[in-house]
Amino acid sequence: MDLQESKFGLTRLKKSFGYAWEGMKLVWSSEQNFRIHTAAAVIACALGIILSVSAFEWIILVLLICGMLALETMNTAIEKAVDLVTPEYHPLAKASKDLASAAVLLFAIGSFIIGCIIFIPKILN
Ligand SMILES: Nc1ncnc2c1ncn2[C@@H]1O[C@H](COP(=O)(O)OP(=O)(O)OP(=O)(O)O)[C@@H](O)[C@H]1O
Repeated sequence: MDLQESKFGLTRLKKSFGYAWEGMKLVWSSEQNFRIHTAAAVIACALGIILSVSAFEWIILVLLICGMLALETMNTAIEKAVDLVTPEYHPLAKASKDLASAAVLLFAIGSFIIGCIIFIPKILN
């Protein structure tokens, strides 16, 4: 069987990356919050370099940064899907969007607290 045409072929993989890239361009261009989270991620990485965080702390930071950006992207996907299904006001549409936003906020609060735990002792030293 031709690898290019098989279910797990390279063309299929390339297309999947292409769709994911389209999604990343969309969330970057349409969502201010995603750009704010990206700026916070850049600041966290700069602090990580300046304050020489350990390998374990880098793992935590990368997990938090990727998790935050992925969650914000998923929040946008939920918003778009809700708008597609219910363009007019509906209490369930409100609940769905508010819950997705709450998930983002919870992760952001947790990330901020962990960031403080990692960086504040190093800044004070
Ligand atoms: N169809 C709807 N029916 C009821 N309430 C809605 C609807 N669409 C949006 N809302 C309410 O308005 C809020 C903002 O929705 P909107 O789609 O503008 O998201 P947003 O401002 O882009 O959110 P975010 O800041 O998370 O990107 C929702 O959290 C929800 O409370």
